[in-house]
Amino acid sequence: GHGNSHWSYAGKDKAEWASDFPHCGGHMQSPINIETGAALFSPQLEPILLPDYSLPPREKLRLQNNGHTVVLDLPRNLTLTGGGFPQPYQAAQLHLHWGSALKPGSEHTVDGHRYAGEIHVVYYSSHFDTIQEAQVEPGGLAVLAAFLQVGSEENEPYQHILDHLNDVHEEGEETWIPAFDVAMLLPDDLSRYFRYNGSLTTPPCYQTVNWTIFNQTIQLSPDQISLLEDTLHGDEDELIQDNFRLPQSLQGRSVLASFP
Ligand SMILES: NS(=O)(=O)c1c(F)c(F)c(SCCc2ccc(C(=O)O)cc2)c(F)c1NC1CCCCCCC1
Ligand SMILES: [Zn+2]
Repeated sequence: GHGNSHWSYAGKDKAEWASDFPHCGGHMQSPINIETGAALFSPQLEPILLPDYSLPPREKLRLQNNGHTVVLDLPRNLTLTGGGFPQPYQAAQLHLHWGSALKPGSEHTVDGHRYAGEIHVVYYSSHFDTIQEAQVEPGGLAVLAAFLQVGSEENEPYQHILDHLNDVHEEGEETWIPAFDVAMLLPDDLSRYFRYNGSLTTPPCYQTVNWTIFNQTIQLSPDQISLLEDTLHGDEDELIQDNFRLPQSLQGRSVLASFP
């Protein structure tokens, strides 16, 4: 786990976390509410490039329940470029945030709207050898985020993960799943996104994350969303639900948009 004191989403207001993890009380925290009308159009924000994400299916990827979310470890040779980044980033892991039957659970909101869920693909700057070194340096981390919405169609790429949730329903459990093209978990349109500087949305809340939030959303079927909400257990065998942090104030930061 992280740090010696245990945190939970129950104490999700800043005061709780900040007492044990000082960065959580900082001025560049995530998530935020994105006010689309206030976003600044920045033409230098080129499309995100995810070259060669297809992996041989004989390769296995580790899926784990860390008590707060489900995490898929990614090969570090998957690279993130374009996007106006000063240097390439290497993949580390992806994980999800979700709500519960009655409530949506995205971390970021758009004009006050909370979506059913949110995927985060976490990368670290190629200037560093490990994510541990990168995560404490400004710009050391980049997270690609996309909103999950309830739609009518089943989302096949997401089944690669959802098919294995039962194997990791207890905290600490892990399983190995056949590798697949994880770029399929992100929207088709990687040219339209919001960009701002923020933090990890979990303790230790390091303020080292370059956030990219795609404008195009991802549709999952109601059954797929329900499976995510009703399968994973964390502390004291409680269901992991509503694993999102409340929006943090911008404190003078600007949100940029790659589109007008
Ligand atoms: N939205 S986010 O990216 O801030 C994020 C969350 F909101 C998260 F909630 C999480 S999971 C909670 C943090 C955690 C707990 C246990 C372990 C472990 O036992 O290995 C690892 C991590 C989580 F893992 C992440 N992402 C991680 C943050 C941990 C440190 C940086 C490494 C990868 C990104
Ligand atoms: Zn996250």
